[in-house]
Amino acid sequence: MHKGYDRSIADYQEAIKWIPGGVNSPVRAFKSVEMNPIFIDQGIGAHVIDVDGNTYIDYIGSWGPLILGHAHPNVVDGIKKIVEKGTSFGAPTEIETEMARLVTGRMPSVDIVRMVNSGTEATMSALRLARAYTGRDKILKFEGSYHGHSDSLLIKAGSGVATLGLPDSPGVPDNTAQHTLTVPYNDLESVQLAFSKFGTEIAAVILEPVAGNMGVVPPEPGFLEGLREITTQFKSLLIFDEVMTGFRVDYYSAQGRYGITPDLTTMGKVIGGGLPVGAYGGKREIMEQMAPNGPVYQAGTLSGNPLAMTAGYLTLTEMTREAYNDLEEKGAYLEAGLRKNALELGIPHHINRVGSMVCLFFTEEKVTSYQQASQADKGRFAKYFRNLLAQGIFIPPSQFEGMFISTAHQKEDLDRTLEANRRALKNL
Ligand SMILES: Cc1ncc(COP(=O)(O)O)c(C=O)c1O
Ligand SMILES: N[C@H](C=O)CCC(=O)O
Repeated sequence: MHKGYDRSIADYQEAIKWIPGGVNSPVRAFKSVEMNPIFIDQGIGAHVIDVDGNTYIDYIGSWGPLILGHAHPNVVDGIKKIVEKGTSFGAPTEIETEMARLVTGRMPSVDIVRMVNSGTEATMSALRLARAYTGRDKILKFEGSYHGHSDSLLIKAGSGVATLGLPDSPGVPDNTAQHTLTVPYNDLESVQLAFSKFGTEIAAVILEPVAGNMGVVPPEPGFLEGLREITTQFKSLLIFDEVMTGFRVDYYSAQGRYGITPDLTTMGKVIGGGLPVGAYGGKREIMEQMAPNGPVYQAGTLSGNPLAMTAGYLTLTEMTREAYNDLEEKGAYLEAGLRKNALELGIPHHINRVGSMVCLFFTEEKVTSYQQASQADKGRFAKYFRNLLAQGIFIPPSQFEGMFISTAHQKEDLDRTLEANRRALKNL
């Protein structure tokens, strides 16, 4: 029995006095699902408990990092041990090298890697490097993709920007925005066209190899291969933004799953095990342009701090090949159940899934781009979200975000989710 939201409502009233919109990242405010956000007190495995004492099966997982679920004992123990020795030194530590060795061993295209503190920093730095390396200014990104909130990348972005229906953000100077070209995801013809006009000016194409910020949208067969060919032909760099997909969709990330070798890769989320992190890496020859070896500058007071490195290292070592097989099975089970319910109840729907990233769109059309994702019935989604929450199921509060399954989710959690999903669909 749900205990209501009284304390969350009171907490939000207090928060909005001191924090813009009451939240430190916009989608958390639950605006598009038209309700008060819930305030979380604790996470245990696949579950979170809110301040009113309601327990939820959690499919947000802190927006992807918590692939082992909340407060995994090995990660918690590791952090406790390391914190006793100090939190950050501003000098190299051995764990940074161990982490770099581990990450490069499992990111097929990455020879060397630099740690930063967020995915936003990772993509911003990778773009600066690509521009410096090629001597070109323009970049090409895809509509509805989100690569963090740096100026060049906040153009036709997905995630919270799409959720709130914002146009391109005020505050991004025109002379920055003019260097960002945008085309629809999965549309190679538009990429060709952009290259036929601006090919020699484009420093890089940046993309989520599985788009996860317009709901979940997998690459169509041939799309990633086509991008690799075009960028090679025009001597532009191909940047895979694996902040979300990295160590999430496969033991060897999306680039391993699809067998494509980008020039640069950005990472975040899972590699921090729930602590703030980002990273970028790639071909040695390109990465050696970074200071102190080369002239391209990027730095960070807390970059590579031992807490994030330890949490990330312990998370990645738990994520064996078997763990990814387990996630694949759980994902397939959930997908099949969601589809069965929607079909039996005659609800127009489309489900996209890659591994443990799943999205139920309230549209009958196949979703391969932001344009199609945005046709989904957002009002219906909001009603569905509120109904699921009242039944103790916590999914992302937006049609433009995907659900994340963790190794902590058990079959019983998935079954309870499917029963709740059936009731929510019936009540639409
Ligand atoms: C694909 C992708 N790139 C970049 C980012 C930015 O990462 P962060 O929120 O850590 O700055 C995110 C998520 O926010 C993301 O999903
Ligand atoms: N979709 C975003 C990142 O992946 C969600 C995180 C946020 O905006 O708080």
